[in-house]
Amino acid sequence: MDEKVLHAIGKVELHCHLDGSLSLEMIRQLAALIGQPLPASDAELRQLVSAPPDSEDLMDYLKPFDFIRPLLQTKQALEMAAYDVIAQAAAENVRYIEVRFAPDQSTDQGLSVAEATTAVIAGLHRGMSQFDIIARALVCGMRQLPVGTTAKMFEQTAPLLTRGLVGADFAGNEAAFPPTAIKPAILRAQQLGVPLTLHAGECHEPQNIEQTLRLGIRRIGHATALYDQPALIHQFVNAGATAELCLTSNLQTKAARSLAEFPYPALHAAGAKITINTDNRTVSNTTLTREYWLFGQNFGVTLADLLAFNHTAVDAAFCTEAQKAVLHARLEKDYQRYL
Ligand SMILES: O=c1[nH]cnc2c1ncn2[C@H]1C[C@H](O)[C@@H](CO)O1
Ligand SMILES: [Zn+2]
Repeated sequence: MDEKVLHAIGKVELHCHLDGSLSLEMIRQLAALIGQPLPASDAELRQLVSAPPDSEDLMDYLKPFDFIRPLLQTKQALEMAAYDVIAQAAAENVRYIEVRFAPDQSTDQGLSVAEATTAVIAGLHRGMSQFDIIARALVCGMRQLPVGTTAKMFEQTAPLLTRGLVGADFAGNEAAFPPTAIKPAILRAQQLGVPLTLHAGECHEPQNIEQTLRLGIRRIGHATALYDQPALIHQFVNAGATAELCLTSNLQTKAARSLAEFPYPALHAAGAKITINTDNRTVSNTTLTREYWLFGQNFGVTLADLLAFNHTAVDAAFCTEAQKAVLHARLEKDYQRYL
């Protein structure tokens, strides 16, 4: 597939972390606001905020987030960060994006989780007013936090569900905190009517995907451990679940130790609902255009496949039905001239 065409076509992204997707320019602006010194060269800065090259697992991959966290502790910083991610997505013709972030990680200097979330939504709105994109927010519970803290975060952010927040996720250390460990917080979110997606199957534990399905969750971040689980794939398909695939990230976290451990071919063959995502533009040093190209190179994915995956992403999105209708029509128009 032609890279220019991959850049030009409309895209829908369901799985993108705010803190893992800041441009280097934005990192410099945010660091300047708090007087944090940074390396002068972009090459060195990029190294600081990229997945370590020798990363052996998810926890290694997550190390750059410790560096980014102090930069995202004010309303101003969160607003600027959200705008920055939307600008990057719009520049590669993403038409709809759900941006996720963990409000509890922006409370170090006294912001409330509601204030943090409101600031992110404000940045998304500023981006939407300037670019041809629809952007919505997802709040992430961090698995390693006490479930009570996360449940409270859902309670305090749920009132924003009509104002740009559309759902929630759980991120962080999946190996130590499987779905059963965070179940009370998941149930609280469900009681509050918060639509859920969940990181699962990123640490070679297919049972986490099964537990996620059993909890009634129908969007799964990564789902990598399905690659050699035909029975579970069958269950996944029958449940009508959607996989938020993130290829580059999976190779970096060693969720997939090689392409052979990436679940796309098995999921596609089984007729599973598939979407392509970046996970973290900066930490994974990628773009959605690049991810599409990699699927073409490695798995023979065609433009017609990409159109289908984008329709799937719209179907699984947490926006309104009216917005979905507009997005479906927009995608058809976008791809028409290339198919
Ligand atoms: O791929 C991931 N798996 C689990 N957690 C992740 C991944 N990428 C980012 N995170 C974490 C680190 C961030 O601070 C948090 C919220 O975006 O989500
Ligand atoms: Zn993720």
